[in-house]
Amino acid sequence: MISVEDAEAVIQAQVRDFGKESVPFEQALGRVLAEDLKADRDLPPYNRVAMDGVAISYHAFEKGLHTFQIRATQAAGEAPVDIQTEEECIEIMTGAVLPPSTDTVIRYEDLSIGEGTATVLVEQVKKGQNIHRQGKDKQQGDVVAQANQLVTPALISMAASVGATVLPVKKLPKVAVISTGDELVEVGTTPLPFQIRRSNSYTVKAALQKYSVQADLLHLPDNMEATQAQLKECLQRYDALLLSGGVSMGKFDYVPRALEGLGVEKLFHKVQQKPGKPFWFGIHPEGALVFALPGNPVSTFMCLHRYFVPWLEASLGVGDKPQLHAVLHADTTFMAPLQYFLQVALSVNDRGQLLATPLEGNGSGDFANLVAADAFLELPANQQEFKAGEVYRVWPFKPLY
Ligand SMILES: Nc1nc2c(c(=O)[nH]1)N[C@H]1C(S)=C(S)[C@@H](COP(=O)(O)OP(=O)(O)OC[C@H]3O[C@@H](n4cnc5c(N)ncnc54)[C@H](O)[C@@H]3O)O[C@H]1N2
Ligand code: MOO
Ligand SMILES: [Mg+2]
Repeated sequence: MISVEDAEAVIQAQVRDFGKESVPFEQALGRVLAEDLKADRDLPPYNRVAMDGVAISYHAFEKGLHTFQIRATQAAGEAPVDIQTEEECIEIMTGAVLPPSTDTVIRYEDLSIGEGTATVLVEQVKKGQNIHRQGKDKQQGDVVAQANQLVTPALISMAASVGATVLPVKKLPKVAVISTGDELVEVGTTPLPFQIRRSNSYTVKAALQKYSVQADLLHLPDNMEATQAQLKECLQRYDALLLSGGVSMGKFDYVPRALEGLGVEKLFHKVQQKPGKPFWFGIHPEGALVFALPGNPVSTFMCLHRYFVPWLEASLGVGDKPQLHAVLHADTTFMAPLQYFLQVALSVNDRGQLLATPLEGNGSGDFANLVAADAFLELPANQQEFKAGEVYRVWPFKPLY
C-alpha cells in the first residue's frame, strides 16, 4: 500500500501533452488557452472620454474662462470634432474620441447648459480629467491573457475585443468513464429490490465538463470475459479510462485481473487513505492510463478530485495552482493509520479565514452527504487527533461562492 503523496507522484509522472487546436472563441469557455493572447491595438485604442459632458482646453479655464460656446455635439462612434478657438467646447459623450484640440472633460453634473453655451459651475477642474488615455491599460502587442489558464467569461471579452475570432486551446484527452457491477441499472428504469441505479459515471462525466471533456460512458457487467473484451477496445480508443468499482477483494471484482491480463502495467494498487483505499492505477504499453477507482460513490468522487483532476489540469498545462488550506472548525478524531478525507462544509469567518466544519456522513457509501458538503479536508495518516484551529489541505468540489 502506498501513501497518498507517493500515489500522487506516480500519477503526476504520467502527465501528457495532447497538443493544441483552434476553436471559435465563443466555444472556448472552459478550455485551456494554449498561447498568449495579445492586443492588436492599444487598449483603449484612443483617448476615450469617460464621462458625458463637454471637452474643453484646460488652458482657457485656467485663464478664468467659465462659459464656453458649444461648437458641436460628438457622440461615441463619431470622428472627433475640433474646437476652433479656446472659447469653444464640444458636447461629448462617454466612449467618444477626445478631440486633439481639447484636453479636459467636465461632466454634466458640474455644468449649466444654456442656449449654445456651457458654464462650468465648479472651481476644481484638473487638467486631463475624465479621460481614459490611449494605451493606459495595454499597449499594442502586450499580452492581455497569458497562456495556460482556463478560458473564463472575462477572457472571452478580451478575445472579442482584440478580434481573436479563433483561440488556440489545449487539445483534450479522450476519456472513457466506465462503471462496473451487476447490481447497477440504467437511471431511467425502476430497480428491482436488489438493484440500484448507476450514479458514479454521471458524477464523473459531470465533473469533467468543467474542463469541456466530453467523456463517453460505458457499463461493464461483473463478468471476466465481457470486462476484458470491452476494456481491450477502450485501451486502444482512449487516452484515459476512468473505471469505478470492481477493484476490491470481492469474488466478482474482476477489474485488476482483467487489466493485468490485457497487459496494463499496475503502477499501484491500494493507497493509504480513506475513502478510496482499493484505488488501482496502471498504464497500457500503448499509452492509455487507467484510473480504476473504488466503486463506493464517495470513494470514486474523492479519487476523481484528488488524483484525476490534478492529472488532467497538469496535462492541459493549467498553470501551477496554489494549494488550498482551511482551518478545521471542530475537533475530530480518526484512528486508522490512513490519510482521512473528511467531508466538510466551507465558510469564511470575519477575519477572512476559510473554515472547514466536519460533515462526516455515514462512510463512503453515503453519497447523499456529498450534496451538502463542499470539500474534502485532507487529514494526515500519522495523526489521530485533530483540533479545531489546525490548518489542513482542502479539496473543494463546489465553487466557493
Ligand atoms: N473484504 C474487503 N472488502 C472490501 C474492502 C476491503 O478492503 N476488504 N474494501 C472496501 C472498500 S474501502 C471499498 S471503497 C469498496 C470498493 O469496492 P469495489 O471497487 O470493488 O466496488 P464494488 O464492489 O463494485 O462496489 C462497491 C459499492 O459501490 C457501489 N457502486 C459501484 N459502482 C457504482 C455506481 N456506478 N453507481 C453507484 N454505486 C456504485 C456498489 O453497488 C457497492 O455498494 O470495497 C469494500 N470492500
Ligand atoms: O476506502 Mo472505501 O473507499 O472506504 O469505502
Ligand atoms: Mg467490490
